[in-house]
Amino acid sequence: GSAELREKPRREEEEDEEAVDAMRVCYQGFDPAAYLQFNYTPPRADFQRADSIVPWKLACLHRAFSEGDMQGEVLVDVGSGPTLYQVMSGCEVFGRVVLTDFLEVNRRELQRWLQDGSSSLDWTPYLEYVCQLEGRRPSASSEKAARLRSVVSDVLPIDVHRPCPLAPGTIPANGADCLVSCFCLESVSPDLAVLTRALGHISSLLRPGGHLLLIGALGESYYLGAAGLRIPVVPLDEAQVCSSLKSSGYQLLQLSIYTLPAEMRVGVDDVTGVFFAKARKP
Ligand SMILES: C[S@@+](CC[C@H](N)C(=O)[O-])C[C@H]1O[C@@H](n2cnc3c(N)ncnc32)[C@H](O)[C@@H]1O
Ligand SMILES: O=S(=O)(c1ccc2c(c1)CN[C@@H](CF)C2)N1CCSCC1
Repeated sequence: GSAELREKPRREEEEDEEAVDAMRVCYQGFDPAAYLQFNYTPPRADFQRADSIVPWKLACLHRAFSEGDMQGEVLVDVGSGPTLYQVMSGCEVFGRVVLTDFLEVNRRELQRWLQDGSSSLDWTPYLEYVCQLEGRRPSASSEKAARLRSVVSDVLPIDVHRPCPLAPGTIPANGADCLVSCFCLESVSPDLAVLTRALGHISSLLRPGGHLLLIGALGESYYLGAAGLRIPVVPLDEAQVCSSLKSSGYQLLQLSIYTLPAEMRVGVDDVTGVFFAKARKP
């Protein structure tokens, strides 16, 4: 109704901007190596445990990219951080992958792996697991690494709080064919309203008919972005994820929820679950 359309009073907009600036300051202390250690090594990344979060998430991504409804050339990963698992399935489907992050320290970590394979974390177990999901021998992981290096065309700066999160001219004018974004929006927004606004901003990067794969934390209020650096997170529940996507104009195609077993609650955050959403921009 007209009430929603009325401009927010100056005060609220100013408050949003101050809170968004505070989040940007928070991220100046982010430590990629610590982040990878906290989240991407056992017990959270335990390929031997069937109920570990890794198999679940990689299987969600594999399935989403192999349902045959994804056409196109360009896949953009929003808020890549220092991680690559989120594009290990998509890189087989799209001819051009664009990685993005707000911090130069993360972009540098990705560029290091792309250039000479060195990284704070050995991604081989992830590459091998995704190869198995694709019915390939685990030793095809070096082929997959080569494929990934060949399709990643850029590692770009991004800010989801800007109406145009990427610099103009970096991706095709009518938008990417697919967006993937993992643990970004809820971890960089001061509240749900700003998160939903950011979701609208990244939607402008996606062509009509394109797909969004959104992965995120449920019930999380903070995480350690470095030793001793608590970064505030918007605690989400399933209903809020659905309403944020709906109010941003997406058609929700699929929503899967993973509840973290107690032993994976290791003190680096207070996350209770993870959601996987596949949505389409009409
Ligand atoms: C929790 S990490 C997620 C990293 C990775 N996608 C993953 O799945 O683990 C959040 C990422 O968002 C980035 N970030 C912080 N502020 C941002 C902003 N305003 N716009 C886009 N990304 C931002 C951080 O640098 C960080 O890499
Ligand atoms: O789902 S995870 O356990 C995971 C992975 C990343 C994060 C969290 C959880 C929760 N805190 C987030 C802060 F933004 C970051 N996971 C770690 C192993 S590989 C697949 C993803």
